[in-house]
Parts: sequence; structure tokens; C-alpha cells
Amino acid sequence: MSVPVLLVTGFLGAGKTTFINRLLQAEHGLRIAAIVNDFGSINIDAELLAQTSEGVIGLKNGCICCSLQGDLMRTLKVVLSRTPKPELIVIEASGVADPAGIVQSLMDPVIWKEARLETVIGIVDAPDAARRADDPLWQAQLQGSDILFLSKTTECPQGDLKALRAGLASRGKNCILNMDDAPVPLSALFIEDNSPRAPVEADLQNDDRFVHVEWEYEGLVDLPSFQEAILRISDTALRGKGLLSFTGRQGRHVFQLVGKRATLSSAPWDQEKGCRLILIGERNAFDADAVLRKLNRLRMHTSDE
Ligand SMILES: Nc1nc2c(ncn2[C@@H]2O[C@H](COP(=O)(O)OP(=O)(O)OP(=O)(O)O)[C@@H](O)[C@H]2O)c(=O)[nH]1
Repeated sequence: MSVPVLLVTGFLGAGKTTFINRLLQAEHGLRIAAIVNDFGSINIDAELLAQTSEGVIGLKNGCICCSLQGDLMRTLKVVLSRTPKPELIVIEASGVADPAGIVQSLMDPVIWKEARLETVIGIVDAPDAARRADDPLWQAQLQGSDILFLSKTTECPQGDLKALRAGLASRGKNCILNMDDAPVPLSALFIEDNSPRAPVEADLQNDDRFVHVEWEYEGLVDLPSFQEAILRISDTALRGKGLLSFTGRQGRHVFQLVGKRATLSSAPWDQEKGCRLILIGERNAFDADAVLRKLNRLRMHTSDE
């Protein structure tokens, strides 16, 4: 019997990993394997998800909609050869991926026989949606989704939320659920239409649009200096995430940056010291060398206590 596959797409920081985390933790009794594609070589998402499930595999150093298509297929075969077999496979596309390229790969008849793509789930960051509306990548992700989940709805004014839902409905996206803090209803993720998928064209050229900086440091950094650096970097970065150790603070911390909103939370499972950070921006606005220089200056405000 072929294993159902859910593909989760959505813009940088929309809430894909959060959505999958909720799915992995929900009480459905299913054996789920998750394949997670992070931008760059620092696979933070896979590490975060691995805290809740053993079946998480990270794909890094590229994007599964283009350069990593072969890796995705190989990983799917490995996952399918596990004993016992997973009962559901969830694939998280990176935030810069056009899902059409991934759908195309998954429609390969050999893969389809063993793992059939059931639903493409698009996560839409509700408060960010108006700003993204004209973005061709955002539109491609929306267009390629069968079901949309709105995230961060509590941070979105009611009027804007209503307008967003109406706008999405007018694009023919008829299943829009509110995911803020609610458990993920598994039954809602399987569309009833069993007719074969129409072939898709992946024509969005995205390769050159984004740049990223990866920063690693074996020491601890000073928190106020880090906050100051991030405040400046957030002027041009679209997304950032990392695991960091701060002087005078116990344990490592998970850092998340989406637009200008940055959060830090403790990572109690992580006994290591040191910092790993990835920041992403648009090539025409984000000066990767300048960002790296700023981050490297943090090495001067540290102690290795
Ligand atoms: N308040 C709120 N925050 C959310 C929600 N979903 C995600 N977030 C936060 O948004 C940030 C990004 O969430 P992720 O789940 O990592 O987003 P992602 O789409 O996987 O991001 P990429 O790494 O760019 O692929 C994190 O700080 C989350 O805690 C939500 O529904 N409500």
C-alpha cells in the first residue's frame, strides 16, 4: 500500500515547522516520518523537530524544489524502506521553494506507487500576507497549495483577517483553517478528491533572489551586544534562526527572527555550548558581508566562561 505524503509549503518564517511540530505531537497514533528542508547547511528545523519525534530527517545545503530534488527522492526511498514503514510522510519545503517543482518530482510514477502525494498544505502568515501579496514566490506557494492554514492570526487585526480570508477564498482556496494554538485536525488534511493530479509546471526562477549568512562560534556571546546587532540586521533580513549561548546565562537558546520580530527561548534539551546562526535576505537589500562582519564583532564582546 502506498504511504500518503503531505507537502508543507509557505514563505520564510510562515510557520511550517511549527505546524509540523503540532502534527507530530497530536494524538493520532500514526507513525509519521518528517523530511525537513532547511536553507543552508545549519539544519535548525530538523534539530527542533527531532525533540518531538524520532522520524525526522533534515535535507540541507540547497532547496528541494531545485538543487536537492535527487536528495529528496533518495531520502524518500530510505524512509520507505524502514521497518516498520511510516504510515504518513510529511515533507517541509524550504521557505524559498516553489512547491510546483517538488510536486513534479513526487509525481514520478515509481515514487507515486509507494508514496502518493495526498495534499499540499500552504501555511500563510496572516499578519504578513498583505505585504507579500504581490510577491511571485508567495503567489506560487499559494497557487500550489490544496489547503491553506493561517498562522499567527492572534497577531492580525480582525478586519485584516476577514479581508485576507475573503481574498484567499476568491482565489478558489476553499479550505482555510485557523491554526493558532489549535491542535492540527488530521482529518482536515486529506482532501476527498481522489482524481489524479494535473501535471504542474515549475517555471519560477528563484535561484538568485536570496542570499544567506551562516555564522558559527564556539564561544558565548554577550546578550545586549547580540540584541543590538540583530536590531540593525533586521532592517534587511527576512528570516533568521539559530541556537546560541550567552554569557552569564544557563544553556542554549533558540533564536527566531521573522521580519522585525525576534524571539529567544531556552533549549533545555541542548547541552552544547556555542552559537550557530543562519540569516536570510534578498540579494538586492541584504549585504551578507556586512552582516557577517557585524556578527564577527560579537566575538570581541564575549567570554568563554
Ligand atoms: N504566535 C504565533 N507564532 C507562530 C505561529 N506559527 C509560527 N510562529 C512563530 O514564527 C516563527 C517561525 O516559525 P517556523 O515554524 O519556524 O516557520 P517556518 O515556516 O518553518 O520558517 P522557515 O525556517 O523560514 O521555513 C517562530 O518564532 C514561531 O514560534 C503561530 O501560529 N502563532
